Amino acid sequence: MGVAVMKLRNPPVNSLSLECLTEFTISLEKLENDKSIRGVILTSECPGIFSAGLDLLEMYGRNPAHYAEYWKNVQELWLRLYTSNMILVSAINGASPAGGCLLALCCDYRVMADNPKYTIGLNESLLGIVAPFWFKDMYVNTIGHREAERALQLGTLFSPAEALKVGVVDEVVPEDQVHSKARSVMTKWLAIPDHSRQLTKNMMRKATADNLIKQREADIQNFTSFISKDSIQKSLHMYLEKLKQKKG
Ligand SMILES: CCCCCCCCCCCCC/C=C/C(=O)SCCNC(=O)CCNC(=O)[C@H](O)C(C)(C)COP(=O)(O)OP(=O)(O)OC[C@H]1O[C@@H](n2cnc3c(N)ncnc32)[C@H](O)[C@@H]1OP(=O)(O)O
Repeated sequence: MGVAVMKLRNPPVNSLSLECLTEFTISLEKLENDKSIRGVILTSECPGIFSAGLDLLEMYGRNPAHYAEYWKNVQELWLRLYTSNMILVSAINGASPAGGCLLALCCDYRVMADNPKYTIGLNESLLGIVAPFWFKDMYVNTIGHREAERALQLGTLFSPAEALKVGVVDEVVPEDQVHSKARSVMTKWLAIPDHSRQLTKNMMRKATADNLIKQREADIQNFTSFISKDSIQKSLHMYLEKLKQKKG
């Protein structure tokens, strides 16, 4: 039926390393250019984890040129996903913090597994960093200004039930039904003529995407100088240590 399933596989936690981002973008571009493909189901092959988000090791202890290169690729993937002409449905089968949530938010429909261990949200503030304006814009577009304002400041990671209530996801289903539900949602979306759906999607998303496009270079500079600060590097160091200690 012209649907591809993209399974994220970058063990152990599907963090979006530079290599993973690049591969993701290339795969997406290939699908976009394949006229037989109308929809993509985005999911994970890592048990219990959709994606741990951006790779902290790409943003810690590197040089400014590396940060700039990394950020350019993060922007590129986001622009491709957010403005894709294809129907994107995410089958969120695990934890989905920060950049993981970002991937899901780019989709046209989000189905999440009903497992309270899995959480989703833009938790950047918990790391001592700030969600960039285009992460924020997409959050506002999805859950509204008030909910986004609160969730961004608190760095809220929502359980599936909470995520459904606030609108971060569209549907929560038993874990063993995530993929079948994503397929049935896709079937419904495929019934809509592509040209009218694509024009409508473009109308809804263009202003948000253009907001980044018109200031990509400045955004790269902002990211690079922000992430290079000693205080920010210290926060990331502490967060990474906390992740290590959690293991005991
Ligand atoms: C005006 C103001 C100006 C502002 C300018 C703004 C500029 C922009 C600022 C910066 C913006 C950056 C945006 C960032 C987005 C992100 O996505 S940051 C990443 C956020 N991710 C997280 O917080 C998730 C952290 N990870 C976890 O919570 C857990 O790992 C998990 C995903 C729930 C899985 O748990 P579990 O299965 O128990 O595995 P762990 O043991 O915790 O982890 C296994 C190993 O993986 C490492 N790891 C985990 N997450 C990451 C990651 N994101 N990147 C890199 N590595 C990760 C973890 O450390 C373990 O490593 P080892 O100890 O070496 O095994």
